[in-house]
Amino acid sequence: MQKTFNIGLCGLGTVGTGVVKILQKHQNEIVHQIGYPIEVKKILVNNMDKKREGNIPLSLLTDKVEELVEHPDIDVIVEVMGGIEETYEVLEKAIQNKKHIVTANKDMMAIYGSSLLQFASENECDVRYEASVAGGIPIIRSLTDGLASDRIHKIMGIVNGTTNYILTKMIEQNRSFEDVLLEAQQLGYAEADPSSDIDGLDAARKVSLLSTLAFSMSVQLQDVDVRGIRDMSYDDLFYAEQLGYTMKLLGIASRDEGKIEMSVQPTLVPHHHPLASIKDEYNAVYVYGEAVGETMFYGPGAGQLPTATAVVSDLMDVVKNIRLGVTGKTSVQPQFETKLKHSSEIYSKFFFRLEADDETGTFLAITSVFAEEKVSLDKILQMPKQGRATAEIVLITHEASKEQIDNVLHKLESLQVINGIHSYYRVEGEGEA
Ligand SMILES: NC(=O)C1=CN([C@@H]2O[C@H](COP(=O)(O)OP(=O)(O)OC[C@H]3O[C@@H](n4cnc5c(N)ncnc54)[C@H](OP(=O)(O)O)[C@@H]3O)[C@@H](O)[C@H]2O)C=CC1
Ligand SMILES: N[C@@H](CC=O)C(=O)O
Repeated sequence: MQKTFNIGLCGLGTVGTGVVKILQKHQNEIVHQIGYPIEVKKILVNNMDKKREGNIPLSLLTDKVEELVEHPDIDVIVEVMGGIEETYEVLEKAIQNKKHIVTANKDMMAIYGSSLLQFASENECDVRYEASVAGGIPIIRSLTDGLASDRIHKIMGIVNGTTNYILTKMIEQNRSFEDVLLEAQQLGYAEADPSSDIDGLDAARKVSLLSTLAFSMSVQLQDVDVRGIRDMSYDDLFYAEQLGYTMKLLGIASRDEGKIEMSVQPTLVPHHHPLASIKDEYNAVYVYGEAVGETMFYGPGAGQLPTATAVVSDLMDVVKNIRLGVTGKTSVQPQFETKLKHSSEIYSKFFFRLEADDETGTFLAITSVFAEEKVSLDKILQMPKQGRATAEIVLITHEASKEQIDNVLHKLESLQVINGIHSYYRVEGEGEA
């Protein structure tokens, strides 16, 4: 009799429904590739009474997790329900019962990933989490397989679909932040709590997962310097455009001489840079490897079917390993000690938007602060504010260290002629592409 591989699906929301749809529609291709069909045996949900989209046999639904993790016929648990501590415990129980794991959960992986991988390896189980970073883009597989022979020096990318959707629609359609966020939620891109998207935490989790793989270090989420887009105004986007840049929420991770820096922050990239043209919920990850040089991975970073494609491909990978009898063999020990760069070792250009007194001497007072910290200026715009005795000053520095910029900010804050520092952002990508 032909063997069927059975899964227990934890979650039937945006991604879970996509997983069921792909298993139903692409079953022929799946059987052709791995030799056996994959069936959904049980589905865990929160609310048994909720109306479900698509062709879902309701008899599969349960709200009792034991019916999945202890089910003797289930081979793989597919976790697409979200959550951190409780979800980690569910997956631990599943592994104790020799179930393999496929998850899209970056929140849990960024904190418990290394423990989960270690525990799975001890139990000869596989854990796959491709969908947890950049939705439908196979970026984890690219780092662990395609670029495995190289030394990665830099990763820079748009890894959150919701914020990229917001930034695109704000500037192209002149719409408000709140209005576009609501639309991104309705389209299924945002997290259950969208503050993790807009405050940069979702992207930081992804950056920490990518850095762990790219640099073979045990990276802590709290080592990622995070700023989101909550406080960004239309004026920031407008002035960035005027100066030849597009504003993006970028995740950046780089390694020099064994030390790394990781950050997520709103960043200006020049119009000609490939990342500037990534719109809506699309993601793109630029990877610089010592041997390969520059590479770029592009695709939908959120949404039902793109994310579910990554989940089902992981599932197929696990089934192939089960058939070959090679599960739980992924290397889980980092090769290098984690060493973080000091702020004096992190370099980039910076954008500042200030409001200052519109009088003689203002310009000199401001530029003197930059000069004192040995930060030279690349571009400056000064525009009087109509009907007010103040001017808007927008400037872009040449490369300077984060330490120098922190010192400049500190001095500007106490300068009499300054009425407010509206914003300051990193500028990246002028040397690349
Ligand atoms: N949406 C996207 O584009 C992407 C999402 N992800 C990740 O995939 C995961 C799922 O996201 P998404 O599908 O959008 O989330 P949804 O909120 O749409 O769906 C979550 C599902 O899980 C169920 N669920 C949640 N908590 C529990 C619980 N404690 N017990 C039982 N069932 C539970 C819900 O049940 P019920 O239906 O009854 O409420 C629902 O079916 C998250 O980790 C997310 O970060 C990753 C990449 C992209
Ligand atoms: N909320 C996330 C979903 C995918 O990870 C995003 O917007 O990128």
